Amino acid sequence: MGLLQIIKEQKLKDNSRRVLLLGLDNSGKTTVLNQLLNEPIDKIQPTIGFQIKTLKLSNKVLQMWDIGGQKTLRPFWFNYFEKTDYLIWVIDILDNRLMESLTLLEEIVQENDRINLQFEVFILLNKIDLLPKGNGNGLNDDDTLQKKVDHVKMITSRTLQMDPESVRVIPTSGVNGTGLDQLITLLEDK
Ligand SMILES: Nc1nc2c(ncn2[C@@H]2O[C@H](COP(=O)(O)OP(=O)(O)OP(=O)(O)O)[C@@H](O)[C@H]2O)c(=O)[nH]1
Ligand SMILES: [Mg+2]
Repeated sequence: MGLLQIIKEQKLKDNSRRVLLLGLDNSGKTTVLNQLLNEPIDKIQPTIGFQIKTLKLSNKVLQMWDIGGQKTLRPFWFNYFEKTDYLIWVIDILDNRLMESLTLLEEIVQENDRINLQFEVFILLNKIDLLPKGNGNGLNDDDTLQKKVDHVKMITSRTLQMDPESVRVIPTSGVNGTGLDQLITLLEDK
């Protein structure tokens, strides 16, 4: 490795941030991660344990910790919190376990406050490509999606005692990449 390359690598290291990808099983965490890394998304199995991958942004390097979301694995989530800079909480927009997901998020944010960690939270409303097209009620897809986003913002702001406008909810699709540019921009800005 040349000197310039070493300096470059060191600089990137200094800008390293730790990201936790968490959420219920099947919400799409690994798919979103692979999509961000331009890796195949067609043969993904449920994550047993965790995996770490590196995502290079324009101004920082993210160590992405992708943690399995199955019920039996959730007691271990708390082991991963230390030194986390960002929490990306992934929700399957069509999953009827929304309240289960948001209750877990609330517990995590409370624990974050209790142990005085200060990670930023981003909520992905994932799988928006699966929303039914045109529902015959005069609502178009965007109205339906906006309603879901507002609903999650409302519940989250209430349970986390935050101003709804400061709750960051990003509609995404891990399958076609929708919304992931917005996520990257937010991560670069923060
Ligand atoms: N249509 C659609 N399917 C998705 C999307 N994201 C993930 N999936 C599918 O949802 C299933 C679960 O995806 P995973 O990425 O394994 O979910 P996970 O959150 O990592 O699950 P665990 O590792 O068990 O916690 C897979 O069949 C994916 O193809 C999406 O945005 N749209
Ligand atoms: Mg996974």
